[in-house]
Amino acid sequence: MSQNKAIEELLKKLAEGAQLNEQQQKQMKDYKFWKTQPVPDLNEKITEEGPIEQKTVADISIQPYPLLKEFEWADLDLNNVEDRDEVFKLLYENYVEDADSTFRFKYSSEFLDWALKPPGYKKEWHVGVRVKASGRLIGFIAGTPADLQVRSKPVKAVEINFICVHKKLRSKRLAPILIKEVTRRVNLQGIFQALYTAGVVLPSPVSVARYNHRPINWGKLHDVGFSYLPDNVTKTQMIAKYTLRNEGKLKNLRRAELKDFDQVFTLLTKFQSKYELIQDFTRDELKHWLFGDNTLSNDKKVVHTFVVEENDRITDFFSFYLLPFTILDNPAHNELGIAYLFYYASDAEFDESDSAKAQALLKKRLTDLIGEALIIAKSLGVDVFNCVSCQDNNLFLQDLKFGEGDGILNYYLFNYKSRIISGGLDDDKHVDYGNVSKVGVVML
Ligand SMILES: CCCCCCCCCCCCCC(=O)SCCNC(=O)CCNC(=O)[C@H](O)C(C)(C)COP(=O)(O)OP(=O)(O)OC[C@H]1O[C@@H](n2cnc3c(N)ncnc32)[C@H](O)[C@@H]1OP(=O)(O)O
Repeated sequence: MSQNKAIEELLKKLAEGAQLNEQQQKQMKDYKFWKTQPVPDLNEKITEEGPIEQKTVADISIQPYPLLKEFEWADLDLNNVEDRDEVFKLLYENYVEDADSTFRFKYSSEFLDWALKPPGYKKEWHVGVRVKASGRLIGFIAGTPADLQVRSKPVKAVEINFICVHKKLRSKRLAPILIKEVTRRVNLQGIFQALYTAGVVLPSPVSVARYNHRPINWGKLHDVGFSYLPDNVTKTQMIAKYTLRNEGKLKNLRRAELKDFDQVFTLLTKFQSKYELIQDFTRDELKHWLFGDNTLSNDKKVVHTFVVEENDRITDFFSFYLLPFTILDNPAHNELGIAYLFYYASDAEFDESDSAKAQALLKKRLTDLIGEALIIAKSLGVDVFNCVSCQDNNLFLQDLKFGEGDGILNYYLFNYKSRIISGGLDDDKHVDYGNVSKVGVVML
C-alpha cells in the first residue's frame, strides 16, 4: 500500500477534478466542449509544430460570453481584501477536498498574492462568476502571463490555473464557459496560446508526469491518517527510515538575497536551455517567482530560495513553495505542512562534455542540494515534500526516499501543436529513474 494514500488522493483530485475514470475512457467525439477547441485530437500524430488556428485581436468579440440570467461576470481585484477573501473561500470550500472532508488546502493571502499576481498580471484575467441575486462567487478561473519556449521556439502565452466551480453547481457546463471567457479576455490582449495542467485526461497532453512524495514527519502523517503503516514494518522503523538530520552539511549554502538575482537568472537560463518546455521568464517575473514578497518574514514566506555561493560565484540554487493543508476535526493537529519543489539550477554539469559523466555529476549535486532542501523544509514545519517527475528530478528521487505517487499530471498547450515532450515517465507511466524529463516548467 502506498505511503501517502490520502495525499495521493488529494493530489490526484487536485489535478483531475472528480471525473477521472469516466474521463479516461472518453474518445474525442465525447469531449463535447474540447472537440470544439483548438487542441490536438487524442492520439493525433503531430508532424508539424506550431499554432493550430491563426487569429488576430480584430476577430475577437468585445462582448463577454452570455451567462444564464441568474449569474453575472466579475473581475476579481485581488488587491481588494473582500475579493481576495471570496476567492479564498471559494477555493477553500470547493477546490479540492478528500472524501471525509478532513483536509483542505490552506490558501493564505500571501499565497494568492504570489500565485496570481506576477508582474504584468491583469485583474480581468481573474475571472469570477457570481450569483446575481446574492453576489456570491460560484466560479473562478485565473490566467497569468507566462511566455514559453517550446523546443526553443518562443511562444507568447498565459498559464491557466485554479478553475473552480462551486460544488453545488457541478456538471452544469459552467467550466467550458469560464474557459471560453478567459480565452476571449486573453485573446483581446493579442495572446492566443496557453499552458495548463490537469490530472484529468483531455485532448491532448503534450507531456505526462507523476507526483512523488517524501515523508518528512512520518509520525504525524500517520497520526492524521495520511500515511499507512505497511505490513511487516513497525512505526518506529518507518519513523527511523524518514528521519532527517536537523542541520545540513552543504558548505556555502544560504538563503538567497536580492543581490544574488543576476547570477541566479543567468544560471537558470543556462541550466534550462536543455529542456523542451520552459517558461521564458523576464527578469521581473523570475524575481517575483523566486523571491516572492521579500518584505515577509521567513515564517510567512510562501517561496523559499537558497543559493550555494563559492568565492562570490553562485554555483547552484533551489527553491520550494509552501501550501499547507488545514486539518479539520483532529484533536492533536490543525495543520499539515506541505512543500513543493520549485525551480533549481546547478553548474555541476556545465563543463563536462561526456553526457553520461555530466549526468552523474548533476545527480550527485542535485541529491546533495535537494537533500538540504528537505532539511530546511523540516525546520519550517513541513511534514511532506512533493515534486513531479519533471526537470531532472528523477536523478535524486530514489536516493532521497521519495515514493512514487498515484497522481498523474498532464500538461496541455492550448492552440499549439507539439510533439510529445518527456515528463520523466516510462511507457507504463511510472517514473523512469534512468532518464530525465524534458519539461522544465513548474506549474503551481
Ligand atoms: C489563449 C488563452 C487560452 C486560455 C484557456 C486555455 C484552456 C484552459 C483550460 C482549463 C485549465 C484548468 C487547469 C486547472 O485549473 S486544473 C484544476 C481543476 N480544478 C479542480 O479540480 C477543482 C474542483 N473541480 C471543479 O471545480 C470542477 O469539477 C471543474 C471546474 C474542474 C469542472 O467543472 P464541472 O465538473 O462542473 O464540469 P462542467 O459541466 O462545468 O464542464 C465539463 C467540461 O469541462 C471539462 N473539464 C473538466 N475538468 C477540467 C479541467 N480541470 N480542465 C479543463 N477542462 C475540464 C470536461 O472534460 C467537460 O468538457 P468535455 O469533456 O465535454 O469536452
